Amino acid sequence: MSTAVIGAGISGLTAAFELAQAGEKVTVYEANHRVGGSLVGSDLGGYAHGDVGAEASLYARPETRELMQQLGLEPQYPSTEHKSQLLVGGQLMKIPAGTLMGVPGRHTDVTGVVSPAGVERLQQEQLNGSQDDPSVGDFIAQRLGAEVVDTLVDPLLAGVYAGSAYHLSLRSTLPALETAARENTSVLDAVDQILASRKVTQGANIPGTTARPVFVSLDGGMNGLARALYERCRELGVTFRLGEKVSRVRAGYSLTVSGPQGERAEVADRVLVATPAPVAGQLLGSLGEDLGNSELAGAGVALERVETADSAVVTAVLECASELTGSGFLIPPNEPTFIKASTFASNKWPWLQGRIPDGTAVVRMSVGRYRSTELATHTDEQLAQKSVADWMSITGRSDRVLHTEVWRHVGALPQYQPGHAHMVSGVDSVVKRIPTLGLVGNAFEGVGIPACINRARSEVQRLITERTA
Ligand SMILES: CC1=C(CCC(=O)O)c2cc3nc(cc4[nH]c(cc5[nH]c(cc1n2)c(C)c5CCC(=O)O)c(CCC(=O)O)c4C)C(CCC(=O)O)=C3C
Repeated sequence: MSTAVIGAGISGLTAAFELAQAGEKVTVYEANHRVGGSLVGSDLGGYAHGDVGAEASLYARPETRELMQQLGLEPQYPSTEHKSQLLVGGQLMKIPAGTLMGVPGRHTDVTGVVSPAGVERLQQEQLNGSQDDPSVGDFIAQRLGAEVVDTLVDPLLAGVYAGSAYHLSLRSTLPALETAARENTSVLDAVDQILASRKVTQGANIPGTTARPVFVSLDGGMNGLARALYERCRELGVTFRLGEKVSRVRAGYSLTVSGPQGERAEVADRVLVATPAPVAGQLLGSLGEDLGNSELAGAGVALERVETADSAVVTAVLECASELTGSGFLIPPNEPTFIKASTFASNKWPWLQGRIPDGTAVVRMSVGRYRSTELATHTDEQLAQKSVADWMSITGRSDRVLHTEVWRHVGALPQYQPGHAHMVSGVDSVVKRIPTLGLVGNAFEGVGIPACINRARSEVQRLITERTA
């Protein structure tokens, strides 16, 4: 039985790997001329091979670690010496420890970051009736005041979704607080309990240390995970068609593929869609129409409506006049800066520090979030130049720039808006009734790498089980 996988990001690569391991015949179509999607490597001007795309995966979830182990890749952990910061009123400060995605459990944990008036407001939590899937921003602002949202919750959420708290669903992005919304109970109490229970349940430690890492990566960067998957897939006989875009899927299945030689039709027994949600929506929509399956056509329309955020990462190699401290910073939307976040990659990752010359540093700066216009109005050169100037002014430094490069992540992060979970369960109930159609990616069960791996594995499992059933 042959499977066409459409899209070669982490989701499509994982799915192809799982299918090939089960002995299935697989062809992967990828519109770009490279595999990896958001996982992008670069030689950083010859200084070191590293990431210009996603640069870490969560450690707490097992999927990324398991896949690394399966592929024989050795995990790398962040430095425990450097901490993340937050820009408040033009000043960099430590991110308060006792919060859940910026939502505090106790007012004393955010004093100094939130103004005295803001602290007073959050002590007077206002219960506001039962709510069904509000936005995080609306819900927390009503309960604890808008300042907590603007200063803490919004930048931390943006550090995951490149989105705005006022457009992201509480159910999908902060499910631990959903009960407090539905049952109209205290958020402060809920956060306090969650954080207290976390302190007791200690997870696995980095070998030889007592700290539990937040992130995991690879020597050479997270892009190495995509490269290793690609190589293993090829060894297992998977065919890759790079630079070939699937524009339509018809019953049968017949795929309309456009590549350098023009348009042609290809056939497959199964189709697994692994593209960003809006593209998946077009493909499922056209298939639904062809099959006369109006529910599938409707699922396609729903997926086409998923909004995504564009952002760019500017990566710079600097010659440091003095020591750089910290692992990076996040910036609330109301701060008048050009960049929205920065990661001090060589401080965060000992493997990278060990590969660049003494006295240099690798720094990443993010530009653009949901609904922002900087990417459309600036060339790469302008993005790099303005970002570096802004970074120097925020940090008060004047390091010499040895190299910069810009990677644009167009439509990379889907926005889990209010109603998202409901939409996904509707789409899934339609797709999962078709035993030869799979749907994977970052729009369904989480945006991170572990969630993408998990979704890809479970969809492949369903397809294989349904064949033998
Ligand atoms: C797009 C994007 C930006 C740019 C943002 C923009 O400019 O808009 C960014 C920046 C940053 N993100 C940062 C910190 C964190 N990011 C996290 C988690 C995640 N980020 C993601 C993406 C992004 N990250 C994703 C897809 C996840 C979820 C992983 C999963 O769910 O599988 C978590 C774990 C949260 C948890 O505990 O769940 C932390 C602590 C810091 C601080 C400094 C540092 O330490 O580098 C910075 C500059």
